[in-house]
Amino acid sequence: MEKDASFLFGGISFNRRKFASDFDRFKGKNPDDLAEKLLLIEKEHETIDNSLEKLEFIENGKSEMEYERNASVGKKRKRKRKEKGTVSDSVEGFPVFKSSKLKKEVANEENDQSVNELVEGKKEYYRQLERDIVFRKMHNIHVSGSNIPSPLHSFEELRSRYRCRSYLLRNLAELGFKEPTPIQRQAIPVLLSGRECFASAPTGSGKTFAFVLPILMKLKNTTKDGVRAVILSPTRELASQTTRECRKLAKGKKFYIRLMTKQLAKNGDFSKLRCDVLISTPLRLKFAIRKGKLDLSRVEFLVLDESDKLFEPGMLEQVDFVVKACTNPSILRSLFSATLPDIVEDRARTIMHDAVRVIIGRKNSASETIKQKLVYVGSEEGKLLALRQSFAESLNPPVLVFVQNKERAKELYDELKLEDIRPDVIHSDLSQIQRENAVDNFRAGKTWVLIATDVVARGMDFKGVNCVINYDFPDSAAAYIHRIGRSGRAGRIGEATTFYTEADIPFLRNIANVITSSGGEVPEWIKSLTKKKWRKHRPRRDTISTQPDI
Ligand SMILES: Nc1ncnc2c1ncn2[C@@H]1O[C@H](COP(=O)(O)OP(=O)(O)OP(=O)(O)O)[C@@H](O)[C@H]1O
Repeated sequence: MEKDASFLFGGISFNRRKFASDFDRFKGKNPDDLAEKLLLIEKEHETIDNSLEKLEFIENGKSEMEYERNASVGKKRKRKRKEKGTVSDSVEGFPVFKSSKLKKEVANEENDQSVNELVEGKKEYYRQLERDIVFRKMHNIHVSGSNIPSPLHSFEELRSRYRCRSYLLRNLAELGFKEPTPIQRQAIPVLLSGRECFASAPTGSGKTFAFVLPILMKLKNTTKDGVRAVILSPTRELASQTTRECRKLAKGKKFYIRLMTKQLAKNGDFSKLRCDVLISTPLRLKFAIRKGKLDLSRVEFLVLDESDKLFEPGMLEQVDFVVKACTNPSILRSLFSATLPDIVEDRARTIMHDAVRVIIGRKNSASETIKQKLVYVGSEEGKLLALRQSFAESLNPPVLVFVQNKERAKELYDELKLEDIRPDVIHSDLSQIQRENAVDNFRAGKTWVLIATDVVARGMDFKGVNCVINYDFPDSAAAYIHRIGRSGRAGRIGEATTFYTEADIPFLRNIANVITSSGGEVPEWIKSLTKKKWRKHRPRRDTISTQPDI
């Protein structure tokens, strides 16, 4: 059969990029066999691509019919362009099929076995892609980017696929982790494959180990090379918690994992101090870099945890300073948060290379294990009554009560300190040691009700918080998601009650959207409120006090 190989490909869009790596191997094969086989694979591939496209379409809230319409318009357009000659020949630029000289060479060299291997390899590749799609769908994992590594089916797979050391698997087992959470299933292979990553997954879904585990795996052993991994957290409490988690996972292995304390930032000489992983708030890190005793030029991993918070105006400048100080050209950067606004993604894209985007569930939504409730309290006075009544009816500690600022935290604490509810308070006016004590006592169950500002709204993992009360309405939908996310963690059930007054009504709709998108119910009248463009909602509120004004 003497056919021109390029004729065989007429009308078929051959995806050169996908086959680029194998191109050299095609030389010297029987062109007819090769062409037919590739044609088959390409068709299979097209089917997979179409299914993927359809899936994405439907996930974006569009109907199947809309997809079909869109696809047929696309095809018509393509046909027209082809008739006009504006569509390139399907194999244009493939000299192996175009040049008769090369064709001769191809025809001369026969190696059917390797052609078959190649074909089988490609088929298996697409079968794997299909399996990955199904598996991701099962775990609500959405990805975008090129060549995304397969998700993890188990922690054990880390050993076979990435030669994970036994101590890490042992530590995971000791922590009681039976299988990876969805974010861990996808973000860990992405980072281990040397890809940058921005990831969003609900509160309490195991994001911390999704970046700590690959860091420890990649660092392998401690060295005297200086800091090799930096994790930035927006608050000291979270930095301290992440340090502890990191040490737990590294147990049994000699790594130098350090928390940047005030003392260390002031007096630490990192040229003499061993440090593999450094965890810090941006401000302290910037201060230490400025002192000239901390060199970040060998940092291989930079994690921006709670990245949307780190990108807010107050911190952005310090984060930028740290990012610039990490000058290693092969650095891997990753961003994690439960809320990832588009603007943060856009900004992240400008600094990241070929990053993979991993979203678990719906972006910017609350954990579905939290039962959410909105309670109208009329006025500021009504709040205190409602809170006392709620405690009287059923106090199910530990309970976290969020207020708008430190002044109000102090006021509410003064009101409640003598009551039989073991209250405590945490805000930024307390000393470091007082803040640590407040967190530790709440964790240990010594205090039952912790009155807090947003300093503990993000990332803090107080196991078993049964209820979060938003005494003051949160200042943004993101703040709401993070605050209530202190309960209902790691698959547990939690409760969240949000008080609202007349002043908060214009902002109710935004919270209602979060509630409905995580499966909760809100009254119709709230849903019909007009959506408000929400900056920061921090109204001036009356003092919290039951003492009569003198
Ligand atoms: N694979 C796992 N199996 C069971 N529990 C896990 C697993 N991974 C992490 N956890 C536990 O889940 C809890 C929440 O994890 P983590 O604090 O990392 O959540 P997060 O997603 O970072 O939340 P946030 O958005 O609030 O910061 C922790 O107590 C952690 O120990």
